[in-house]
Amino acid sequence: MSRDELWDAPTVTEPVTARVSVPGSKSATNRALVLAALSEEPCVLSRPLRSRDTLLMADALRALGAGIEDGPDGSWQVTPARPVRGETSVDVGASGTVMRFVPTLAALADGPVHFDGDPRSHERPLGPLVEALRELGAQIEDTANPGHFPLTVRGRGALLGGVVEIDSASSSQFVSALLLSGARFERGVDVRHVGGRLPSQPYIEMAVQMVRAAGVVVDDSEPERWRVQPGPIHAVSQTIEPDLSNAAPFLAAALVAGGRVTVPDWPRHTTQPGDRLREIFTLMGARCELTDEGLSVTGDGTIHGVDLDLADESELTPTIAALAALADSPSRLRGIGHIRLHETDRVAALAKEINGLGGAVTERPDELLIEPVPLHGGVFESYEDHRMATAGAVLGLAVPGVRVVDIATTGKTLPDFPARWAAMLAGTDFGC
Ligand SMILES: O=C(O)C1=C[C@@H](OP(=O)(O)O)[C@@H](O)[C@H](O)C1
Ligand SMILES: C=C(OP(=O)(O)O)C(=O)O
Repeated sequence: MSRDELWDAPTVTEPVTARVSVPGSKSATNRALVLAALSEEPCVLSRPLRSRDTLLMADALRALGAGIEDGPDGSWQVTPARPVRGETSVDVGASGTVMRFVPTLAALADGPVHFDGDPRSHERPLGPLVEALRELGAQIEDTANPGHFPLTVRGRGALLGGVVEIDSASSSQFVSALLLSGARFERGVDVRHVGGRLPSQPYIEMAVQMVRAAGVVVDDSEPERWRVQPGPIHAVSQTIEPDLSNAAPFLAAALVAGGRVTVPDWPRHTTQPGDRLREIFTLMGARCELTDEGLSVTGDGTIHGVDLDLADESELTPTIAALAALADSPSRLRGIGHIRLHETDRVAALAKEINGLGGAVTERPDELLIEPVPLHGGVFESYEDHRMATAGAVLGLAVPGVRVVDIATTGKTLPDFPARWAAMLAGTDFGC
């Protein structure tokens, strides 16, 4: 479908019963790729996510000298970038992880690396990371658009590293970026967050755990300070967990339509913030059971309003907001100011688009107040934001005539969303 075509979101009249396999975690795939590119030996990543954000990451790392080959079973076989190569350019698209993780790695390259991406990449925050990298010894040219893309990292084959303070309130990915590459800096990195509230902290924990699994010593005993010792990174062959944030709209269907949706291979222990869906959907009135089969969410078509702080799981906001608009009582979603800096200003976009369907959503700097009222059909703009598009799909289950703009934008993190959605509604499993 072209960007201008409208996708008629299917409405349901019967309960949904489906098993929905969800592809690998974007965040784990892109961290594993970066660590593999910086490591000492080759490794195999099984069930990686193949979507726009991870394909951009793979292309970026190939440009910097890594080998990433398709295995026969859908795996990626990665050989490290030795050396990390410069004299190249990288397209970051609109991917936060590529935008933050790769320029940090490129500071180790043996020549200049030019970065550019979608128009949104020129706006999303990067300045604090650029400043931190400069303090750690990197040379970065960003005169065209200071603190943003496009920019050039003038790698000199090594980076001193050491102690640095960074304001990571606009994105946790600045800290994750420094943790992922830090062991390869001559002095490692000792990074302290200074500034406003640090969002999305489970993703920093994901970086810590994956870096440690690669044999690197990380001290995180002090709040908001991480010390990474210099040393080799050892590649870890691994199977990537399903993307729990991408599971959100599918599981939400069980609340809207009633019925039961199961996502197989839900991890028992995970750093992914999407695991909090079990608690959130329970508060909203569903039954959530984690068994050997996976996570099953059972609903009866009633949805309760919630008062939630979503700072740690803010990327779940679009799905929760869509459910809240269909609930039997008002909701308040707090701690979400920084999602104004995601693929689009999600606070403003959710208020505008739900209100465009007749909703009663009030936007505050850091929160959304959602009064459930009867909704009607209409065009739901997605702003090149995959999670806005899937929020439109969730609303469309209950509201006839919702037409989502640019449903293909879901390909940022989830291939074949319309076919997966249709398969779920038909009660069949699309597979990964
Ligand atoms: O590090 C990561 O993999 C991510 C961190 C979060 O970013 P922010 O801290 O910018 O919210 C999250 O929203 C994003 O989808 C993935
Ligand atoms: C904020 C998101 O992505 P990014 O990694 O581009 O920041 C997201 O996937 O919701």
